[in-house]
Amino acid sequence: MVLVTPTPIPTEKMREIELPVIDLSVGNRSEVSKLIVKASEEFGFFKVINHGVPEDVITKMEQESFKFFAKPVSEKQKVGPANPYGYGSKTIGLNGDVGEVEYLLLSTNSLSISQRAKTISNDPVKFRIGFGEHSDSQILTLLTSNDVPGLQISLEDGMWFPVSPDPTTTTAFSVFVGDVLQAMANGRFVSVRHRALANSYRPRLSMAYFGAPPLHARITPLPELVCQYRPSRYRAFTWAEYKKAAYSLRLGDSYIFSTPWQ
Ligand SMILES: O=C(O)CCC(=O)C(=O)O
Ligand SMILES: [Fe+2]
Repeated sequence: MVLVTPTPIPTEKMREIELPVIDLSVGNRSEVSKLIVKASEEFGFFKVINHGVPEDVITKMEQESFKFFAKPVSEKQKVGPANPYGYGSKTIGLNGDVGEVEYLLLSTNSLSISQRAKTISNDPVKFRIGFGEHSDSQILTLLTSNDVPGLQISLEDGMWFPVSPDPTTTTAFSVFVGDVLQAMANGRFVSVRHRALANSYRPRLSMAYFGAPPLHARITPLPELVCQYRPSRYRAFTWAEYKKAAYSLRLGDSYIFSTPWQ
């Protein structure tokens, strides 16, 4: 998962591309499902609009998050340490990973979306890695951010594609296929590698919900996606097993592609 970028950012290859935006309010369900499947196969990423979460709820969450992160550290620490839920701040510098985030982890229940908010420090350097290259380990991630650009996805080795905060879709949610969904889809969907760059002018704030399976559920490729011509590519595993492995190594390693899971 994520690593850091060994090469300085300005020399990296970057290309604009039109990424799928799926309107959840139009057409019938099966049309929408087809678009989701196509985007998950081609990109492991798409945005959704008209998703039913009211704009003022998103705006309010963003305002409250900014207020929280603007407080002195001693105040922020009053919510408790980030393990399992609370405030944390981290330089993701171990083992070559690069990144710097401040975050607030909140607990959730099955009816509400958990939030994870981060602000990035204002370092004098123009652009730097806020959250290094990685894939998300869970099933899928729903993410919304303020209007500060910086999110990028990698569809081919060494090539970064910016995910622009389109002014017409400010309340869009970005959806990322995660490692577990890639295994469940027997490799038909891809767990997309991504990162977030920060700049020193305006803080980037994002709020994410990570949808993960229950700790001890057995994860295997869905039988409908396994056949003689496309045999099972992944062995059965539990989220507890996968999570332990994924969090014990580098952010940038894509565990789902490594041999123990195949
Ligand atoms: O800050 C962002 O927009 C991306 C964060 C991210 O990729 C993550 O938390 O997994
Ligand atoms: Fe991520």
